[in-house]
Amino acid sequence: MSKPKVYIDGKEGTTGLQIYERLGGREDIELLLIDEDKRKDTEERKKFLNAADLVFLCLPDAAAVEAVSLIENPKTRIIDASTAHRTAEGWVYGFAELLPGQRQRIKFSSRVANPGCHATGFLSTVAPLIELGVLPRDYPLSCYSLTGYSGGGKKMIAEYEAPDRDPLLDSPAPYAIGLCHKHLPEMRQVAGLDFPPNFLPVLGDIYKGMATTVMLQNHLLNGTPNAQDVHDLLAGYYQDQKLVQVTPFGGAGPRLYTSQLAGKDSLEITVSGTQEQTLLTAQFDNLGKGASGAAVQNMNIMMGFEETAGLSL
Ligand SMILES: NC(=O)C1=CN([C@@H]2O[C@H](COP(=O)(O)OP(=O)(O)OC[C@H]3O[C@@H](n4cnc5c(N)ncnc54)[C@H](OP(=O)(O)O)[C@@H]3O)[C@@H](O)[C@H]2O)C=CC1
Ligand SMILES: CC(=O)N[C@@H](CCC(=O)OP(=O)(O)O)C(=O)O
Repeated sequence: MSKPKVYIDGKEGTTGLQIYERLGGREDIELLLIDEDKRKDTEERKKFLNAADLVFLCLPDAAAVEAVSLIENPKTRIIDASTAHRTAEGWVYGFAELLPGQRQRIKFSSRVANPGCHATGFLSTVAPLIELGVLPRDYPLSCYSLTGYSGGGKKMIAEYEAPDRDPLLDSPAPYAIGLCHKHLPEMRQVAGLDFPPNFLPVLGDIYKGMATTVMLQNHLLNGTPNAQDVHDLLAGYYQDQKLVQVTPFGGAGPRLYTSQLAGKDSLEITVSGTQEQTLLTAQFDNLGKGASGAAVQNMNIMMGFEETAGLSL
């Protein structure tokens, strides 16, 4: 039997390279490789996009939309890493562990939108609590999310790694301070919230890693659970998942390091707090469960491979 053909459009970018690294040693797929000098040639890309059984789009939004329009082969399945299709009709949100039936929807879809990195952290704690009926849909949520600079792609990496860089880059920097970050639509839609959260991303002087935190007032939750109750609910929700884990109540140590899960494709949730208040933090790698690791996980599900093949737990 012939192996499924896979093409990475945008393979020379941050996300594309990381997918390539995860697929490089695989013998169960055939990777289609475009000539370096033709990687932005529309006609040549069109040939590859239509020759593949599955394509990863690791491109800026506009180029991802264009790539989809170039695909005429009805058998070509797509995993889009960009923001372009995450709330679009006809696309399945590529976060298998998040909601009942999501893994099956991904398995049978030909159009999968890979989640945004901050949205991954936010949704991993908020969506299950809404699904379980504990968090009201109209809860006034706030979230802050610490991220490594590779989340900004090649341009931001170059800025942070320039020998003569601005000394201000040494210090953590909140951004998207207009409160209109591009992940808000998927955060709201996928969680099923009535209102978008207040969301503040914070850029740090580390290459990769994320820690996304939501804080809850327990008296506003249905059934007024305490922090330990919220922990137990989330631990039960994710108990059979290999790539999403909930640590023992209160976490493994006194600090939550942004780069704790850097280099891994899994995500870890820590729940702590008191009778009155709950702290929820998701730690993961923006290039792992926040992008390329999640994309490869989705490919594995879509093609019927072992879900964690090629991934680092
Ligand atoms: N970095 C991250 O942590 C995450 C990124 N994403 C998303 O993934 C996508 C890619 O991001 P990222 O890898 O960071 O970005 P990069 O800028 O690192 O890479 C984008 C790549 O796309 C190439 N490219 C641009 N336009 C075209 C085109 N028309 N045809 C073919 N190739 C093109 C670029 O070429 P060149 O090398 O010449 O610039 C570059 O290699 C984006 O939509 C981003 O939002 C999603 C989750 C996390
Ligand atoms: C540090 C940084 O700039 N991060 C990016 C998000 C990276 C990501 O999740 O990718 P998408 O662009 O596909 O949503 C940002 O906040 O815009």
